Amino acid sequence: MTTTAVTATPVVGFEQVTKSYGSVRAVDGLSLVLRPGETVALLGPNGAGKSTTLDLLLGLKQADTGKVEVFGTSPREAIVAGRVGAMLQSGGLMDEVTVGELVKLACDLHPKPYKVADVIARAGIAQIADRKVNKLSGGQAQRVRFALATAGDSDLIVLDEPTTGMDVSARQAFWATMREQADQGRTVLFATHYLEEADAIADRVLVLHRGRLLADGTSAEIKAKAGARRIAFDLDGEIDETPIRSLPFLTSVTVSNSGSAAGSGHTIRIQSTDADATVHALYGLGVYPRNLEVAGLGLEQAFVAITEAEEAKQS
Ligand SMILES: Nc1ncnc2c1ncn2[C@@H]1O[C@H](COP(=O)(O)OP(=O)(O)OP(=O)(O)O)[C@@H](O)[C@H]1O
Repeated sequence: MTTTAVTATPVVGFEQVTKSYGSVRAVDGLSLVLRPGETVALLGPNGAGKSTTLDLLLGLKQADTGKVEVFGTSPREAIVAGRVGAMLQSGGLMDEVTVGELVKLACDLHPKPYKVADVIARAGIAQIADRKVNKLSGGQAQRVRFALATAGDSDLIVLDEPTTGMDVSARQAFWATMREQADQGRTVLFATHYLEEADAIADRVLVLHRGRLLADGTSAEIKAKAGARRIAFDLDGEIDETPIRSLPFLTSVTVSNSGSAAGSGHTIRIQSTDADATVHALYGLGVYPRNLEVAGLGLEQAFVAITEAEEAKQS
């Protein structure tokens, strides 16, 4: 029932949380609530505070001020109760054990463990189960970390850049498994630099910047928030770029040779904060654009637009 979801205890609650390292404020007054069943991507440039946020959520770091709750309790209590599975960026794996032994240990420690063989199969590591952990490639180690995060039936799965180092098929298998986990009602929170993953997987996207939440919404809402749209068209013959670059509402323009057999065509790509007005003015120049396309920004372009606008505001 929807009302249950709305009134249920939040999976994660941050209230005005700050965390500094010396003079660096890594998390700066962060408030957010995650609800049951959400798949949430945490985006942000390097140093935005993503890992610190996840560490606070997992009780690995303590907030300087503010409150962090997981399932209405402290992070530590939630973890001890087996409600949280986590895969950290560089979580140390015990060197001298085999992959199979390590997964068994994780299952033994989980209050609601899955069968070791199932965990191994799900993470696609059966072929390396007898290998020592310190003999793994980067991508294999990531798969093992994933196995450890899903060793038991946790309600919240936290993943810090989980697919870094994975090849394409490992990545696809990983997200297929994560989708299954989410479809079973689990909450999934993952930090990533792969915006296409956030776009494809997450039903909610958080954009962090200098420890603050810059945007919070669906991928479509984040794209709309960036405000700009892309316009592309071809022009035949020699062109005068000056009037094109003077069109209203432009945030960027690139002009390239379209490489047509006729030789002298150009492709113009524009970002505009008011595509209707820009296109109207374009026709007003008396040029005849061919193959005119107007489209929204991709999540990656929206992310860059939002974070760059914030940088410009602060500088
Ligand atoms: N242990 C630490 N000591 C001092 N400063 C730290 C420490 N950990 C993080 N920082 C600083 O805090 C800020 C936030 O770092 P954090 O690792 O949380 O960012 P991030 O968004 O995860 O970055 P990335 O995308 O590069 O992994 C950065 O300026 C970083 O240099």
